[in-house]
This record gives sequence, C-alpha cells and structure tokens, in this order.
Amino acid sequence: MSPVFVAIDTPDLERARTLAESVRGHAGGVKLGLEFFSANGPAGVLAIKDLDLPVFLDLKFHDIPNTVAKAVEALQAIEPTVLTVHAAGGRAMLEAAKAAAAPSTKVVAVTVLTSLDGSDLHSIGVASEPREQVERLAQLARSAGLDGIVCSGAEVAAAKAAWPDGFFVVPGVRPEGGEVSDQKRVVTPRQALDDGASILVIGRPITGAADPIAALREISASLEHKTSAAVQA
Ligand SMILES: O=c1ccn([C@@H]2O[C@H](COP(=O)(O)O)[C@@H](O)[C@H]2O)c(=O)[nH]1
Repeated sequence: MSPVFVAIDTPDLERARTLAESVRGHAGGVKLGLEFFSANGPAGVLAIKDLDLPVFLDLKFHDIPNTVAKAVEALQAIEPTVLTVHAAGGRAMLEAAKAAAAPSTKVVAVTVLTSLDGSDLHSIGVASEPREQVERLAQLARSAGLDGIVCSGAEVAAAKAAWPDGFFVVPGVRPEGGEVSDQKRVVTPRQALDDGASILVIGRPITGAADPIAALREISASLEHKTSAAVQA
C-alpha cells in the first residue's frame, strides 16, 4: 500500500469527495483536518469514509484530559485510521485520549509543527532546538501508550532509532524544488521514507497541482526504489 496520505484541506465537501475518489487506489488514504472538519463535521468525515478508503483525522486535540477524552469518545463511531492530539497537552491528556479512542484507531501525538523552526520555538519559551524537543515529546508519547508521533522528516530517523516500533507520521513533505509555502522543516518524500516515516502526509503539492493524479503518480514513482543510502542502512 502507498505510504502517501493526501491532505484534503478544503471546506467544500463536493471537492473533497472528488479528490478522495480520484486518489482512491493510488494513495494509502486521505487526511482530513481542521478546515474540512470545521465546515462539514463528523457527517462530512463519514461521507468521505463511505468512499471506502482509510481516513486520517487530524484534529490535533489539545485541552484538559476530560475534554479531550470526551471529544475522542465522540469520534469513536467514525473509527478513523489515525487521530492526532498535541503532545504538549501532557501525559494525562495523552493517556486519556488513547483510552477513549476506538481500539482500531492509531492515536499519534504532534510534537513540533513542521511550520516551526528553532527561532519559533524559542519565541514561545522552548529553549531546545526542534530535534531535541521532538525526541523529548516522542518519549512522553511512547510512555503514555500512544501509537506514534507526528514530526518532520528532519527528525524522523532519530525518533525511529529511539522507538523502533513507533508509527511515524511525516508532513512538511515536498518534491525536490517544490513550493515550500508555510512549511519550515521540509524534506523530500524519498528522504522521509528512507529515514523511517510510516506514512507521508502531502497536501498542496498534489491537491494544488493542475493534474493531482499525475502529481501523486510522480511522487509515488520517486518512492519506488530505495536509495543506495537507505539500502545500506
Ligand atoms: O506538523 C504538522 C502537522 C500537521 N500538518 C498537516 O499536514 C498537511 C500538510 O499539507 P501541505 O499542503 O502538504 O503543506 C496539512 O493538512 C497540515 O495541517 C503539518 O503540515 N505539519
């Protein structure tokens, strides 16, 4: 199965359905986030799930443990393949989220958003560099019983070395020379996969292309053969 989950970031349900239908069979699944969920709610998610492809629900919950647990519980009927919470919510919140999720759902913790760099972290009072902070939050997520983390491709090799059976979600992925937009810690799909990503979340390079399927095919082709560095690893 393809490791690529296509981020369908739109408030428009029909456009989301069309995109999801067009990538079905080519991508590993689709990722729906805050933009889609705010406009369409759980019913919209179920309308996409009805197309019979794995749905990753990226709602990045971050609140007190009771509130997060109730929110996760309310999504049980949807049974998303993957669900996100923020690691910065702390151990009790992470444990509560995992306990409240459907058993088939992988609950993964967002560590440091791929749109942030070291100076952004320092400006919110985190003295560490992104890699150190990712490693710290990955350890917290693991010990709280989560299935894995979200991190950038720049940290995934180190995170996987410390947590070999973890599930590693890598967004901030761009084909060589692609438009970076608001992402700051960016790697190519090939690099992310070679370094240990379990799945790659890719949005605008596919959904913003004139021909999204051609863009997805090109990315998939770049993933077909391992680089010599990865073969040696
Ligand atoms: O650290 C994070 C966590 C989540 N995301 C989400 O991934 C996609 C990326 O979209 P692109 O268009 O490929 O930039 C988007 O839905 C984000 O909400 C992330 O980018 N970084």
